[in-house]
Amino acid sequence: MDNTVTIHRDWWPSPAKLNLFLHILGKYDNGYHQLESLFQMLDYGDRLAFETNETGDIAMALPMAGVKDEDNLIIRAAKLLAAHSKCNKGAKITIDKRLPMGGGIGGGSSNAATTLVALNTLWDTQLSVDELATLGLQLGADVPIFVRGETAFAGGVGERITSAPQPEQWFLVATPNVHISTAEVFSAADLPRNTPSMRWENYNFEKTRNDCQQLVANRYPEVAKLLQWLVHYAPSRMTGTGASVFAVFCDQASANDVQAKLPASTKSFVAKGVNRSPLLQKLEEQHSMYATSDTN
Ligand SMILES: C[C@@](CO)(OP(=O)(O)O)[C@H](O)COP(=O)(O)OP(=O)(O)OC[C@H]1O[C@@H](n2ccc(N)nc2=O)[C@H](O)[C@@H]1O
Ligand SMILES: Nc1ncnc2c1ncn2[C@@H]1O[C@H](COP(=O)(O)OP(=O)(O)O)[C@@H](O)[C@H]1O
Repeated sequence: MDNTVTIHRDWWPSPAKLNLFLHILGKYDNGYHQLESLFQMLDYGDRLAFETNETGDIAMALPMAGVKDEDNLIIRAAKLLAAHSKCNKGAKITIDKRLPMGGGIGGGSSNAATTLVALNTLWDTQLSVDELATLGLQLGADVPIFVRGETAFAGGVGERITSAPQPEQWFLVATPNVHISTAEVFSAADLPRNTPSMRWENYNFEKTRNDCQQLVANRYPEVAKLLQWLVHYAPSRMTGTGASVFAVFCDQASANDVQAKLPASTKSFVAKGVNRSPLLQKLEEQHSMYATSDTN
């Protein structure tokens, strides 16, 4: 057996997203909901590092608190890529987890996408972005959007993606201390499911909404309270199916000022909205590195 281990010392970013709006248009026969949403990529998130091997072993370097390895979207993504591309290599994966789990900011989906994109490079499996996005969809509705890495409008269950660059804005993202299951929100009888389809070009924050917000605010007073507080300072909304909420600012200093007023017990971060995710930027750096070494 080849016991070669290759340590890649660099970190691969796994950024968060916000749903600047989230409209529910209806429900498909398979139970999934038809959505329209503007996914805003952020310059803030987790980081992953990969130590590749020739033995085929795939594991976390340290188990992630609250998630068994076999359920971890990182491990599931690595195994899916290995099986799909018939690759015999493995990886020991380290995560620097900064994003709250189940927060509606896409941490798990982003971790899966970063794993697919990074290992596709490090294992040299050479799948196209389209193939990686299709594989990712098996792991979660939001994985394709993170594989593509652009701020984008999404339709369908989130897989019909159109790049939609937005003006640069800053966001204060705050997460109340409650865990909200996406499946619970989507199975609620009183969830609105009849928002008309919208033309992307007509997007305007004030004229859109998050169709899950009212229901979540009714069930989780912590979310309602935080939104009521934030909206005094800036336009604010819940992201995804919660629990995180965000406020929109023109500059970083204004976002920092409001963050400083939050109770110390409320988890929060300030991030810049970006049109190309830090993962895409990392991939471009890698490619230009290979291109440079090819010509040397
Ligand atoms: C609605 C979003 C918006 O970003 O919410 P957040 O998860 O970010 O809060 C996501 O698309 C969620 O994506 P993701 O969290 O990957 O969902 P999945 O694991 O695929 O599905 C979890 C459960 O949510 C429901 N679900 C999910 C997506 C969708 N378009 N319709 C659904 O009905 C299904 O019941 C499914 O069993
Ligand atoms: N690598 C991972 N990071 C975060 N959550 C994960 C991961 N792998 C599996 N999960 C599971 O996925 C659930 C949703 O996580 P996450 O993607 O962070 O939330 P959301 O989709 O609401 O933003 C978590 O509660 C956790 O049980």
